[in-house]
Amino acid sequence: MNKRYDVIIRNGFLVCPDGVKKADVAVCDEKIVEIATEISGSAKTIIDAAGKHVFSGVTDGHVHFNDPGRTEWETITTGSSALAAGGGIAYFDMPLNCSPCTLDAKNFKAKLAVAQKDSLIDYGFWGGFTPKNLENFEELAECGVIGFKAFSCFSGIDEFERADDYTALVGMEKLAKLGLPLMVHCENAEMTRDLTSLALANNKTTVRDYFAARPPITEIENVSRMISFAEETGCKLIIAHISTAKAVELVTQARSRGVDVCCETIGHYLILTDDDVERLGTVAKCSPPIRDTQNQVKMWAKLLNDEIAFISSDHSPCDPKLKDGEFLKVWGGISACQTTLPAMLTHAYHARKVSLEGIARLTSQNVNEIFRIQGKGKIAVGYDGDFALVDLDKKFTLQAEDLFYKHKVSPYVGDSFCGTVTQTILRGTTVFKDGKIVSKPIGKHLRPNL
Ligand SMILES: NC(=O)N[C@H]1NC(=O)NC1=O
Ligand SMILES: [Zn+2]
Ligand SMILES: [Zn+2]
Repeated sequence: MNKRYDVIIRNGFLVCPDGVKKADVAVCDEKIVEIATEISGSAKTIIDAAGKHVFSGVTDGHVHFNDPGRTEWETITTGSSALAAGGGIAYFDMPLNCSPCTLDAKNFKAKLAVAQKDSLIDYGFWGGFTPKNLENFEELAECGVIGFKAFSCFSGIDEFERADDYTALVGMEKLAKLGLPLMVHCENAEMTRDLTSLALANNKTTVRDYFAARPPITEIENVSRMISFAEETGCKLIIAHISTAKAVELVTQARSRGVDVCCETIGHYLILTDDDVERLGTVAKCSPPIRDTQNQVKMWAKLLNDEIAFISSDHSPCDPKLKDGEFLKVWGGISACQTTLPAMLTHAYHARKVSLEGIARLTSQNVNEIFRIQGKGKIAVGYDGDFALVDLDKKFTLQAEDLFYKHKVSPYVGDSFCGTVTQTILRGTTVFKDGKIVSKPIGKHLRPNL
């Protein structure tokens, strides 16, 4: 019997959960149906992946695509295209900086309508967790949010209020019942607010003044506070973009006594240092700020020791005009969703010998498992036919014009990478190939399987 498939990818090195295998993989009706050393039979599409490594594609758990409402910063079209160009097959969009923020079912549906029309790749949505919408958590859960997002400090967006301790506690009790996780941007509100006001009052607005206004203790204190609330309520807690090794240690200690907490970090905390930010300027401003080399060395050790659950981009772009000014005053947020996988191949695989399956776990498998997205996140029979084809040894220097972002800015422009994404395939359909977006928007909404 000559079997007929939709797609066969031949001769690639498949990055599977249990290691790298030279094998063929076949897709029918959007799902992986066979993995074998040599698949006989024919297919509508045959892809020769000789010399390439085949990943399950990036699921970016943390992006701000700003659509609808702040489309002059980024859009679902440009953001999802950029992700696809970096090997992305799915993302979870934050409840801010779109406008209106995703604080109720009505606004969720408005964003869903844009994504259904425009998203090149699959998507899930975070619901907002603020003092103003505690009553809406149930309706957001029914809409299918993958989790909720709170800020302990000022979020940068007036209409997305920070969660005070009362809100954090009561909201976590609700989420524990709903069975959905809370991700918190952990920086102590009073410390960051008062240190920032004092700096401004004294006209101290340089990059170093900014670092001094958000020292490591602001994160460490708030991580410890949020862990106490999670321990008390039983709410599943995810620390957003953790930046200090000491805070990671707190998460690890809490996990070892049974608290359901884990942490995400972002490429820039592993790749850039405070000195780089000083050199690069406001393009590399984010909060929490990028820390010193000593901390970064410890962060890598934590990563290698499996103490960090996943790596996202926290892609948080803005109109470039908002980056023009004194460091302390300009928008905090870095554009990075296109480069996560090449950056990890360069800095984790080539430079530090992190295994390829380890990189696949950090950028795909763990994210889908934590958020209970069924059928995504690994190359295995029954899973979606999602793939990123990568030439591991192909170097490139990032040029602004390579970026698919609305605004062609990134702290990594001019940097060299080793590891090039040559093709991205979503449920059997090629969406990106050789530098170009080649499909219409075909993204589907992902809901958690509760
Ligand atoms: N509102 C928003 O996107 N904030 C993000 N930017 C940043 O640098 N850190 C964040 O949490
Ligand atoms: Zn944040
Ligand atoms: Zn963010």
